[in-house]
Amino acid sequence: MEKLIVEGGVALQGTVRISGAKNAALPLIAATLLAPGRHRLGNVPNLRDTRTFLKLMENLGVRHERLGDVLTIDSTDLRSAEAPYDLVKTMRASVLVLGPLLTRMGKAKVSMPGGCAIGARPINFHITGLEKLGATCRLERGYVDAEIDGRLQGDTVYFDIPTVTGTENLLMAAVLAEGTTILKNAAREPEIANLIDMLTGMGARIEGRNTDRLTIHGVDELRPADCDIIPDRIEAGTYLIAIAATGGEGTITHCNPAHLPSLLEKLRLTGLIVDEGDSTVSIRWPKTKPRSLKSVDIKTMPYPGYPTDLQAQFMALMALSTDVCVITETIFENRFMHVAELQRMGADIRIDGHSCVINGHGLQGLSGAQVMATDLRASSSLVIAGLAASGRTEISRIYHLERGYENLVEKLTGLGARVWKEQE
Ligand SMILES: CC(=O)N[C@H]1[C@@H](OP(=O)(O)OP(=O)(O)OC[C@H]2O[C@@H](n3ccc(=O)[nH]c3=O)[C@H](O)[C@@H]2O)O[C@H](CO)[C@@H](O)[C@@H]1O
Ligand SMILES: C=C(OP(=O)(O)O)C(=O)O
Repeated sequence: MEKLIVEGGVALQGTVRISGAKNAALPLIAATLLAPGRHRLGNVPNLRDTRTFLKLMENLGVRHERLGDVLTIDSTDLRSAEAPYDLVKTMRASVLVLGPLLTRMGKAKVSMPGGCAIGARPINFHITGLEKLGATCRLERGYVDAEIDGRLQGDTVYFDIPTVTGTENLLMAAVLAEGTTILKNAAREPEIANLIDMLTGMGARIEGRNTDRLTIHGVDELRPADCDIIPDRIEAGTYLIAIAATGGEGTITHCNPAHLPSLLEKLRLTGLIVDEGDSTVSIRWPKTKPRSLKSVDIKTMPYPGYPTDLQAQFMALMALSTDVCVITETIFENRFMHVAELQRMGADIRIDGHSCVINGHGLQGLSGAQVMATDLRASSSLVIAGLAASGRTEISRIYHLERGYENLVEKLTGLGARVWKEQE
């Protein structure tokens, strides 16, 4: 196993290019199951998660070729409707094949994704939604076994909580259903708009893009499509926070600033100057010295609220601020696994139920330590803390990071960081 070594204390400078979004690439790859023929996806990140998802697709009979960041996917010879435990267990997003397989094959057997380090993460809304459209779903030996008699039938589905992959699964189930489906209290994340663009390109009829009420008029068949993956807003946010945490200045490119409304405002409230271009964001410091960050509260919320996937990173930043703030996690019940590791680096954080109280000790407030990555975004918060800390930080279990950050070491090195991988 590899570990990541970070020699902290270097202020990051320069530009970094943002990759395509993991959480958009996975549903768009799943959508190719809905129509035989050659689909083309552009700006696809080469990540552990996209590779695992493509392995799952291969297992179903789907062929693909990658040329740079372009993926050609052909699902003409689909031969299986089963997503086995071994492939699903490493990645929750595997549940995204449920809706399209059921639609295309009339049946689907998908291993339950199970819980992970950030919470229980049930899929009850996916299942009750599919049942509302006429599917029969049984839970047997850890698998969701779903089938339909004929075609799914359009109906109204109300989500108690806006669920991202639940909305995506139901969208992919409804596009070929008979009649009209209305998804109420649907999630509004930009990745869903990206999926809607892909499905529309395939011939689907969907109204309400970017709203919490999606109306899908079922069509009889779909055709292959050509679509680009949107920039990864979580990767973008992570680099902005990393630059800020080290007292540096820099620019992220190939991103969509409109997808980062809450983070950019929160960064401005810390005192940083944030300049938005069409596809760039730059941060710099006011002229006053010494540089310092004001403490800013955050509360995670469904989009356009502050994203839970950027909570851990902002906490690392707030450990370097000058005062006290509160970070509240409302989406996942167990997403503070990074706190104990940040404390090892000197962070002054107290967990109080769903909130953390962070007492910032200034930009020089952390020191390097041996820490362990527990999940994807917790890991990136440790990288940020390590970059800002004095001395050496060793982060073990970095396979989590490889799920969601393309060329992390190369990108950080390009910003001047001293960071490399070593065998444990
Ligand atoms: C691959 C992908 O896109 N992953 C993202 C997606 O995960 P994911 O789609 O799994 O997250 P959801 O939006 O579904 O979860 C939101 C909340 O709803 C709950 N819930 C969800 C479904 C369900 O059937 N029952 C239920 O109770 C969850 O436990 C959670 O409390 O959105 C999360 C919230 O923005 C992000 O952190 C993940 O990075
Ligand atoms: C939680 C995340 O991913 P997943 O839903 O795939 O676990 C994430 O991207 O932060």
